Amino acid sequence: MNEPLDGSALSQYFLLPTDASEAPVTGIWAERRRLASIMRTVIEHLTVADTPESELREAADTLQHLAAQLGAHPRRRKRDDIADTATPMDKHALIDFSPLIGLSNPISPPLELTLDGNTLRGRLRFGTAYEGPPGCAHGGCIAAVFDELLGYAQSLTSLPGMTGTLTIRYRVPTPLHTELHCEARVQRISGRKIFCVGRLYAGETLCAEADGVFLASR
Ligand SMILES: CCCCC/C=C\C/C=C\C/C=C\C/C=C\CCCC(=O)SCCNC(=O)CCNC(=O)[C@H](O)C(C)(C)COP(=O)(O)OP(=O)(O)OC[C@H]1O[C@@H](n2cnc3c(N)ncnc32)[C@H](O)[C@@H]1OP(=O)(O)O
Repeated sequence: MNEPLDGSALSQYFLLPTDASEAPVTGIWAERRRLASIMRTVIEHLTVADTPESELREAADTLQHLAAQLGAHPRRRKRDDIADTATPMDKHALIDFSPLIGLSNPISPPLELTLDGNTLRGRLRFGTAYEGPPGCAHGGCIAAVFDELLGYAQSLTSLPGMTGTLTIRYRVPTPLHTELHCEARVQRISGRKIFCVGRLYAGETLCAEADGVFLASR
């Protein structure tokens, strides 16, 4: 039933998060990650703290200045990731800027992934910025986590593709500010269709389940 996963087929295009965490991250990428981490904290404070208006104005003015400063530089080009001068971290850019697992993207929770045999495992914690019902994670954010998790699992086959259909069953509300763990695996492959399944837990409690059909490129 389980198709073997083979990360090596895609390793020429990007590093797995586990590989990347073993590589020393220094210089520009370390600073990108640090900035993203601080921005995540700013987002959390903005959504929970009862900050006085004057401090909000001051923070907005400071960030407006920083936004103008950061925006003054040329945009990175995709080909920088495959240039002869590309570092392993440059090649890892697609992953490091991911909206779900990217350590250099402040909107990622981030979801941390590890490969355990044929199962891809993830850990994350939703902050208040991901709130849907009071105290609970937004269903769309949970779906996004599953898209990434199952999408990554199917990428480890030699036939990666795009999400065709993603079905989520929300079993119980998923709590905020709680260590969550999730898992996904490729269930079967039929022609270009890769069928994946995944689950999300808070402790022993099953919060949500997902089925995904991914379509390998022709
Ligand atoms: C170029 C792809 C490579 C991409 C990945 C590459 C590398 C990986 C890199 C990094 C990976 C790291 C992490 C990944 C993490 C997250 C991944 C996120 C993934 C996404 O977030 S991705 C964005 C959302 N995604 C879309 O934006 C898709 C838009 N859409 C389309 O691009 C097309 O719509 C497509 C391609 C889905 C199908 O188009 P198509 O022309 O190839 O399909 P076609 O008609 O030939 O059908 C062939 C057979 O599939 C069945 N079929 C058709 N459509 C189906 C569907 N939707 N669901 C279930 N089954 C379907 C038919 O019923 C037929 O079945 P049968 O053979 O049995 O008759």
